[in-house]
Amino acid sequence: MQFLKSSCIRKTFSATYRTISNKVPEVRIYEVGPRDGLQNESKFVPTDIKIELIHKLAAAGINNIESASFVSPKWVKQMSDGAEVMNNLKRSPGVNYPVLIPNLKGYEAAKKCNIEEIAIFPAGSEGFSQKNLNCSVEEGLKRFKVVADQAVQDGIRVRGYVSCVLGCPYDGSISPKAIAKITEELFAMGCYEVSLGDTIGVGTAGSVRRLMQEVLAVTTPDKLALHFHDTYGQGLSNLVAGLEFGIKTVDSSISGLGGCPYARGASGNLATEDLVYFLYGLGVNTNVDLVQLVEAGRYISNFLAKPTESKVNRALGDRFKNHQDIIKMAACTI
Ligand SMILES: CC(C)(COP(=O)([O-])OP(=O)([O-])OC[C@H]1O[C@@H](n2cnc3c(N)ncnc32)[C@H](O)[C@@H]1OP(=O)([O-])[O-])[C@@H](O)C(=O)NCCC(=O)NCCSC(=O)C[C@@](C)(O)CC(=O)[O-]
Repeated sequence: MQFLKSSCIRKTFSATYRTISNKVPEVRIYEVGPRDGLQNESKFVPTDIKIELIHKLAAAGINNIESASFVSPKWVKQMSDGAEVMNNLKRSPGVNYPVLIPNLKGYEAAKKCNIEEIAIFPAGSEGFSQKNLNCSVEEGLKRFKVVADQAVQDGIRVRGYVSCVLGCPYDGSISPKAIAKITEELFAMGCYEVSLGDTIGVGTAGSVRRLMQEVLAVTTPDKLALHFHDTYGQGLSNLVAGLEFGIKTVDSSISGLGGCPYARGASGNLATEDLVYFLYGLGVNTNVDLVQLVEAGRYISNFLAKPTESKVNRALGDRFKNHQDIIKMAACTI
């Protein structure tokens, strides 16, 4: 009886997953660990450790790695070695190494490091904009437009973030219409993609659906990315809600590291190991080697002397040395 019950549940899940995976034949992973993951760490992570982490992520098959930020060192000391990171990185062919830029000063410094892509990051709420950028949302958009105009002129790709899309630690709930408007402005500035950030991880599948309905009135799903912090453990279920709308790019952070020093209550991002395992379970090929990814997660967690936030990393332990065996296990529910 118990068996019938669970096999019935499994069939229902499998059918749902198949529906989603039919709509999402491939997913682009945008790794934010070296930037969002480390920016909140109080102990300074030496440049060579940051670089080694990026190398390990690339070796595992991650093709988009946000590697540094060029923000004011007075605001985020941890990211003050952005230029050293970018200048000493061994860039693998086919891998994209974007950097986070707050203003023209940061842009000019990054440009000297031969960057090919930048990310700009207006806030979705007044409270967070003031805390994170020291200006209003409107003023932030004006500043980012100056940066985007210059980058477009220089032939550098621009990605946009909107933060606090599902809630703000200072202003509370946020109108999805306001997020859609900022998203539209970012596209008008020349962004090729906009990542919707649940900066403090308060979203649920229900609030993601409401947001997607509004934002998809101004753009198409192939131009959006989702960026979930996993504070309330909703990261993967929020992602399912997004995949149902045809989203194809997902931000995540190795070992579930992450958080913003100016967002009270923000915890780590959706862990990349958990995301990859989940996608293999849907039959979505990510071309990421989970064994090497888990190794990268352990490398940085060991350095930080804290346990990994990735459940997959923890659960796999040393049980699997072979990537194919993990894929088989992840895919066994299909
Ligand atoms: C925007 C500012 C600069 C305004 O900060 P401000 O204090 O208003 O700016 P300022 O122009 O008065 O500059 C203050 C000092 O910083 C210097 N400065 C100024 N800019 C730079 C620069 N680029 N590089 C190096 N130095 C810089 C500047 O030269 C000056 O130095 P001083 O004259 O006093 O010696 C500041 O608020 C800032 O850097 N904010 C960034 C905070 C941050 O990095 N937050 C985390 C990233 S956002 C995030 O995590 C959310 C996201 C994207 O992941 C999405 C999600 O999770 O949902």
